Amino acid sequence: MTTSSTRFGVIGTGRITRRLVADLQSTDGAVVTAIASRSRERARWYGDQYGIDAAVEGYAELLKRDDVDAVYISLPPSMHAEWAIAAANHGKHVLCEKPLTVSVAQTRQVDLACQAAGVRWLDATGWLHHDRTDAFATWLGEGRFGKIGHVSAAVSFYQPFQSGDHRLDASLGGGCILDLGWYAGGLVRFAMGRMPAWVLADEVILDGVSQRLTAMMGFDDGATATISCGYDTATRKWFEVAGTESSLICDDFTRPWADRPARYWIHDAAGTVKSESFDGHQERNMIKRLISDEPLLRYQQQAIDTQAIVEAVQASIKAGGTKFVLSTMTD
Ligand SMILES: NC(=O)C1=CN([C@@H]2O[C@H](COP(=O)(O)OP(=O)(O)OC[C@H]3O[C@@H](n4cnc5c(N)ncnc54)[C@H](OP(=O)(O)O)[C@@H]3O)[C@@H](O)[C@H]2O)C=CC1
Ligand SMILES: O=C1CO[C@H](CO)[C@@H](O)[C@@H]1O
Repeated sequence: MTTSSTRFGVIGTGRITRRLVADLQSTDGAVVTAIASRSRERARWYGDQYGIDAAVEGYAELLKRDDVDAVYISLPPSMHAEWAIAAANHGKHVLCEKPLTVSVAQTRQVDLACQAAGVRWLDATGWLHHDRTDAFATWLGEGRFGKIGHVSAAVSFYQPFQSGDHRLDASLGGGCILDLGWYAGGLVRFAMGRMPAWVLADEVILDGVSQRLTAMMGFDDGATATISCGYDTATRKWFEVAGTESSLICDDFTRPWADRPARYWIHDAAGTVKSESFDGHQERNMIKRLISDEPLLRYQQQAIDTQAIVEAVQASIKAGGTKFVLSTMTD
């Protein structure tokens, strides 16, 4: 991308912003030069807290700045596409929080806008960038599991939300399907290396948004997958890959538990259990990747496909919990 430090402008001052600003500031080759909020006071407060020089009122103002090469967007999901596209149109590289957008059509528009502007983009799905995930990808590539027959993933946490949380507002892209289904559906796509042929899903709605999601998926070769997500059970972030030769279990794939190294357990057909653990910092890896010259296509395709899986889940639910065949998807 550049030989000197990449200067990030941050759009939004929410909960996740705190962590990502610290990650940006502690990544070699990245600096944070500006932060924008709807409110000048909040931007100023935030800038003072985190040592960011420019505090800007209004997201559009930040995009006009010459001291910003790339943006980190941490807004509610329904606003991601608008600001990612605007950033691209101003020639800024884009790191956008997950879910990338709220539809496949919007995601394609983001991708096209970035391509047209010649800027790089990634969604901020940190687990994809952990050293552990690189090892998992190698094992998948080597066929270490034999033929994969089933993948399952579960991501949940127990509310309460703070009042006004975007997760409880459908118009802001709230609900657990986009929020947590993004992780579980993305994991299935990553482990299988291809898209499911069909998806069958159901949800529990409370306060106007999905509180719980259960979905089954099928692949052309007969393999299956299940995902379970929700705001009504305590924290889960596990997945299992079951193959003819071995299975792999990971109990913290979205983010390693705070006090433990990232790990996996592999069980082979003879009943041997092997555990492996990994160092590394997924967000710093992600940021380094964005500001490098490394091709990003496989991460971008993963995001586009994840968005399509989430949309297929929504389509199945809309059709009364019947099988949605992905080849009928129009976008
Ligand atoms: N990668 C990860 O591990 C995580 C990712 N996320 C993702 O990050 C994004 C933001 O989540 P989170 O930080 O929890 O969100 P918050 O609700 O805490 O913050 C969102 C920010 O967006 C701005 N905003 C603009 N318009 C609105 C609006 N109408 N309602 C609410 N906020 C608005 C606000 O900043 P201001 O008023 O200053 O303009 C607000 O602080 C989501 O897409 C979420 O899925 C969240 C947590 C973890
Ligand atoms: O991405 C995220 C990380 O996980 C949280 C749950 O623990 C989500 O709500 C959040 O949006």
